[in-house]
Amino acid sequence: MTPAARIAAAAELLDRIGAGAPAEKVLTGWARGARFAGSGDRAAVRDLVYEALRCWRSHACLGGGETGRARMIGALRAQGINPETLFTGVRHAPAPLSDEEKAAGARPEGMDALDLPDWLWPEFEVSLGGDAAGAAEALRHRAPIMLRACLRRASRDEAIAALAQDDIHSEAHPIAKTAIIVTEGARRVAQSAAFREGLVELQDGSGQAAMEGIDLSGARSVLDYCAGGGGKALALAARSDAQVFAHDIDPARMRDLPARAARAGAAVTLLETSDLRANSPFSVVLCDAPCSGSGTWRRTPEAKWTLTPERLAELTRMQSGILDDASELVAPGGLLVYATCSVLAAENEARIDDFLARHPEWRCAFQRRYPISEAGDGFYVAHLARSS
Ligand SMILES: C[S@@+](CC[C@H](N)C(=O)[O-])C[C@H]1O[C@@H](n2cnc3c(N)ncnc32)[C@H](O)[C@@H]1O
Repeated sequence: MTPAARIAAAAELLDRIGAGAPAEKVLTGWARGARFAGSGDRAAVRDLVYEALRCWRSHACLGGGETGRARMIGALRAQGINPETLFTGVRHAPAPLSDEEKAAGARPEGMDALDLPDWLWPEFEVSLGGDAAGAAEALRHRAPIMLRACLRRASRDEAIAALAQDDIHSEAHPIAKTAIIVTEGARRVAQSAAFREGLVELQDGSGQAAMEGIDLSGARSVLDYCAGGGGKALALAARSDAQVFAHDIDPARMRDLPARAARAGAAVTLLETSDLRANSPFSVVLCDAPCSGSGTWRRTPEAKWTLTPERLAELTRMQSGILDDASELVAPGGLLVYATCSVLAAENEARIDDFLARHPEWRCAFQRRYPISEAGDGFYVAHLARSS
């Protein structure tokens, strides 16, 4: 496909997404049907669609309309490219711009420029103060591809050398002792020998740093209470000889965890909800709670536009419930670690304040918010210590 044909395809897909179809479903359906599209074309169209989702308002403004076509015109203008050079109507290129389209389009301002829904700005300001605009701006750009070196398999330098064998360029990153940033060849990581042999796992830099910051010295048992795919449980198992358990209310989410643990040379025991009590108390319980994901919206930009105040309130209730339930599993003198990949105070500091107000035998020993950066997603972690 030519660059112009990719733009035409992306414009059509954006119309379907704009009408309410989930982006992943639209992209997968298109890729299945588009026999003429090679893997490079599919990746390029996906990139165009995701960029448009990250910059939904600003590109519509620049393009002078809410259609996929207008958004693609806006995307080109945002890069300083005259859309008329690609909208030629030749072969599979989009039709030439009409006079109205040439005249339409304005410089985005306010929330249009920040690419945030209006209702979220006060939440960003309350949560991030002077960093709010910077965070919104960061969410308009692509996320880095970060790997965690699995130190039970190889050192970070050995993992980097192994990636290079598959022509994947990467560098150590100071955000965590295990962090590797991929600078070229990111799409080849999942097929690389380094990945297959368990030398690296895909894991964001902030999450790695947050797991590295948990004091596991003297811990006999660690529970990842909201384990999902188990990335955090694996990071903890990599740096401790404590027995590591993983649990999720939806056990199907942990289905790949045994294979991932075997690949990384780590031992993780899965627990059903009904087995938690019998195996408690745990020295450390991690709650990587379900959240808005606002710190990761570079990767899942659709979520930025679909979150509602009602859903946010529902999430905060769920987070408080999880903290209450998980706290009962912590041994006296033990640690409850609460984490989210959100930058919103309602899901972070406010949840901790609410918990401490209701549980006087606990204190907050540490908390940190990781910014949306060139190495990591927005992330929050709090260490709650239970009195002995
Ligand atoms: C943010 S994800 C966890 C991501 C995971 N820690 C990782 O590193 O890949 C949150 C998880 O919490 C689970 N969850 C939701 N409600 C829960 C509850 N009440 N108890 C335990 N897990 C819950 C969800 O099924 C989801 O897998």
